[in-house]
Amino acid sequence: MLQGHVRNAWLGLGGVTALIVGGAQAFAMPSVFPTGVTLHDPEAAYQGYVLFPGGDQNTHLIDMDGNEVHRWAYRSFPPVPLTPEQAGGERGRLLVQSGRVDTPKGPSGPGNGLTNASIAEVDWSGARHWTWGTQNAPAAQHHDMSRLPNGNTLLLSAKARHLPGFAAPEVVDNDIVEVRPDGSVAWRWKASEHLDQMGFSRAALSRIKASDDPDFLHLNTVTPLGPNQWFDDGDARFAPDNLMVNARNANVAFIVDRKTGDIVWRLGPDFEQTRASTSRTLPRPVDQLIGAHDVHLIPKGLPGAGNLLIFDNQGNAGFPPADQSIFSFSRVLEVNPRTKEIVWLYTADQSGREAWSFYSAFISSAQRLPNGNTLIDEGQDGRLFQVTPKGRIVWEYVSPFFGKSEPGNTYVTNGVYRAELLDYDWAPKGTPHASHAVTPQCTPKQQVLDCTRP
Ligand SMILES: O=[N+]([O-])c1ccc(OS(=O)(=O)O)cc1
Repeated sequence: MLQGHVRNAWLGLGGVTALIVGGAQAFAMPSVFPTGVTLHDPEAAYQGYVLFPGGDQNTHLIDMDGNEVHRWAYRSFPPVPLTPEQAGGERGRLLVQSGRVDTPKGPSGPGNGLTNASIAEVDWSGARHWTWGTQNAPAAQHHDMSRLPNGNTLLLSAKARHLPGFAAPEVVDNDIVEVRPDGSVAWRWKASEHLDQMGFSRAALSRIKASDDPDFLHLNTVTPLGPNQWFDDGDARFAPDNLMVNARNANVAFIVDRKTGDIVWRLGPDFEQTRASTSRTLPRPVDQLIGAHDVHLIPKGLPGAGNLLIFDNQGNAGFPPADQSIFSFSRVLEVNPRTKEIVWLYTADQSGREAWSFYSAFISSAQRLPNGNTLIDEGQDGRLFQVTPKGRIVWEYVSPFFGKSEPGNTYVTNGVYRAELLDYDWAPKGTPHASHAVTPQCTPKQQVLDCTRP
């Protein structure tokens, strides 16, 4: 019997497709599992569209029912939605990637940027209004970019370089580049020139230089801090145009001062408390981050404004690799950047599940929403979900968009690099949106969260 309350949820993999019978919860990776919306409490979930890059190399906009309301035939890493103010009054414009390098040079690898030729600003129809980067002078954009208040574009750009003292003949350096609308470079910051400010011990620096991983830092976040109370209270390190940067492979996040280029604040690479814990005793000092993503200050006006939101993957990273417990679990942490204490966290434990049931070793993101909920992208399995401050899951969706993340791959993935909730008025007028409750059934065959909660 088909259950009408499950909307746009399909079982599918490898060509097998069937409508879900009842609700089901996707935690791990069975060979057949539900996609689409599996759970939705419209009263408790913050409502809007969700924008994300699919495993199929398209960029998707879905509504709360999981309907795809729009698609751009571009990769994005990540998609950057522009406001009408940033886009000449138009709704629905994005920054995306717009071309691959035909024959990438240097130590290119998954996600390190050397395969990206160009980025573009595209409108709702997909027409390009601005591009930067060519086959001969690739943008090599990866992991992050943004449109700045002055109209310039900020991006992370990979550069294959020989660095003195490094064992590998060529490594992937990470440049932060600010590009003017005319394509000229207004500002450039080279990560390799600031290694001595990243807090590495002498032993760690030796390991970094001896590493055979050319992508030794793997920067994956660069974002302006934006207006915040720390700067308003007189702390110049938090100047709104300073940049929050995260080095995934080195377990350190830091602030770059835009005037001097110096690193003026950092979290990691060494932590007062080692080994990540799920403890809900708060506040407490930040314990070991491993391979984190999407490190950013919660914008003014949102609950927790000024605190850092961090998707702490607990992947595999560090020099030497950071210690993990017997199993890995991811966490989303809210951290006061002045005290470096955890003030809120989410692990699966908060949803009444084993901590390891929420895990993504790489990619992934978190976004604080206006009602205090947090949208989480458990990236490697393409699972997007909203949690309340207490950890109740009030919306959950598994991406049905499978594809090869690299042309040569023999396998497909529905992984989602980053997800962002957008208010309905971001899209052009008349764009539809639907929102219905999805209540998983409590049957012996379908063990879902609320059936097992006390
Ligand atoms: O395989 N990828 O597509 C891939 C790998 C690593 C990666 O970097 S990370 O910092 O986002 O984990 C991004 C994409």
